[in-house]
Amino acid sequence: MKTSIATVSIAGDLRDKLAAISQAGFDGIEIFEQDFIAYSGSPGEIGEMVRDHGLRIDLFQPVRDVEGLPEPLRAKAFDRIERRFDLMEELGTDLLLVSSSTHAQSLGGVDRIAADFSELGERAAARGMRIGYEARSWGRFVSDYRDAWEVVRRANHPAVGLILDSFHTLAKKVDPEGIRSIPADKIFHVQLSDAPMIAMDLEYMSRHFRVMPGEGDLPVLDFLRAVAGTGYDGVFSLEILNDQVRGSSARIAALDGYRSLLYLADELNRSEPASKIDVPEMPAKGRVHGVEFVEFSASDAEAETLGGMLHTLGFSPVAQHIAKSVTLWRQGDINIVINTEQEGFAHSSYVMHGTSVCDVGLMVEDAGATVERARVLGANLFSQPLGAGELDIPAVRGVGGSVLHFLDQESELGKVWEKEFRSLEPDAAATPAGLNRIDHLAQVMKHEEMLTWALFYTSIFEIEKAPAVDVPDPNGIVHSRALQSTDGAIRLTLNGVDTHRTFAGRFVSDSFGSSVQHIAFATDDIFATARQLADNGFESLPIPKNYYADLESRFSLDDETVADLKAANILYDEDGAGGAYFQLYSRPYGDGFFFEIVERRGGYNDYGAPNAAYRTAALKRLSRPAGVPRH
Ligand SMILES: O=C(O)c1ccc(O)c(O)c1
Ligand SMILES: [Mg+2]
Repeated sequence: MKTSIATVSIAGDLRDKLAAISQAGFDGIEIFEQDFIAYSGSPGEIGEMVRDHGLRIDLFQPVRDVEGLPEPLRAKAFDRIERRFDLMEELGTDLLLVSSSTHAQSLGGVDRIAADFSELGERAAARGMRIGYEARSWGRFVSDYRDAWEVVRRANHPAVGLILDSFHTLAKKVDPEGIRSIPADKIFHVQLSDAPMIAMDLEYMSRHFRVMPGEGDLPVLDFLRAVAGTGYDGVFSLEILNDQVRGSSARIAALDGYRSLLYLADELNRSEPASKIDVPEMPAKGRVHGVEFVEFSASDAEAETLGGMLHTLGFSPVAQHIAKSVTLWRQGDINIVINTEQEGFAHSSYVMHGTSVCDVGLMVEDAGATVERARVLGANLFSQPLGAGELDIPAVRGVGGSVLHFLDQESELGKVWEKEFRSLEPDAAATPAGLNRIDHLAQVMKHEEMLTWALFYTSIFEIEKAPAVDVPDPNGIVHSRALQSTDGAIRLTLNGVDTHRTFAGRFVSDSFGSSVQHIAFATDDIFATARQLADNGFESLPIPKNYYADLESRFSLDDETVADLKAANILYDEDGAGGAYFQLYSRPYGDGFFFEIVERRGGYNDYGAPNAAYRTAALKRLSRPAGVPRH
């Protein structure tokens, strides 16, 4: 696959962009006029700099408002194109993108526009150049690739072809299937991007909210499938106009872009065996069977406090690592590991983030295949020296520098607890409270990192994005999006923060970027669990009475149920389709970490977003005042 990316897609000055693009593995770029104008070097120097980075210039863009104009505007527009050709000659590129006009004085008329392109084709050919016509979705007369193709067909000039841009087709809900009837040699270039499903003016969305393929909600794979169906084997380029991406790291945006292209092409090859786009081989996405363990790093003193909290939750210390200060706490199928080593990764994570989750172990179908797929898609592999008797468990770096380990039942990795741990005497056993598995993990990150991590998870695992929700906090908004497998075996919620004033934002800031802010455990009987927790001395998060008065008005619950919910500080939600959700929270701990206990009934598949504002306010009331250091 010939890969390319528009320079406008990422942050920095032209030199920064080129370095990031070339490092990420792209073959070429589209030079955007603004990047070109803003740079101090001559066009010849820019061309040289691009080639020095091992990159091609696939295209120069955009030129707008060219076609369908009356004289003297027409002559002036054509002259503008000739000046672009001068520039392109010096830069060393031969393809110019003309995007469909929005000019108030454009006259339209498919034959007039086609005649303009015939003449532009003559001019281009005379200079050894080519012109590609792109339908912008808000173009005045041409706003759909089918109309742009009719123009190109009628222009009937070898130097005039079509440029397809997935945004303009898919955001406007135009069926991409018609692309299959366009001859491949008339498709000069293909631009890919995705976008979120938000009702918004298309021009505004196009210029500010595009995202990498796979990061949004558009059927980019269907678009690519149709393009590949023509036999097109030219450049696939990313054109991502996005304010947030332009304001964040060039290196990460380029890596995300490259990952999204490989992922998309791999998906295409798997779903359409006839089309073999040339991309690196990678194992298929694998199923995740669940979270096998969550590991905290802590000091000895804080391990006591955390252990005390786990004890009230009904967990018992069941095993000790054969060689390290690492204790395994268990209840049902839940494994919580507390690591108090004085060296190694967990310790450095403790030094950086304080007591926090440093490592998550996922039970997958095939751990070796999972880490290999992650590697091909650009994940950072993680390893540290093994002690005697320790298993070599494949791992990658995850959110906030934490580690993600992969285990499976096919190899000896599934026996990690027997191999690396020694059972402890049950004298410190707690009374279990019916917590049987991890329902979900909530990870927080800066808002601008959310797309990166959503793409990370969805490209490696069989995991789907749930619709995004904005969760109100007394001091701002938290952008939340759940990722979950269809069977619910793995559920992660990603929470993006813009400000440190929100409860989640303060956690990111105070913990210096720790990722897991809460762990939700599942029970089959929330009321029995609540009773046992109370007996164990667990302190639940107090919920105001007003919440329960509102609950009665929203749902048809009987008085007794509402009284039971209220007595136990349990929050409640329904999905309108017979599903119900019960949530019980711990008080905040440390930098704002907390536990949640949930019960899902009747196929409820969400996360109680309507309750999030209330539990956040309650957590905030009980947390350490802002700005008070942890030590
Ligand atoms: O917003 C625009 O005008 C614009 C310009 C060039 C493109 O390739 C495009 O997709 C949009
Ligand atoms: Mg475009």
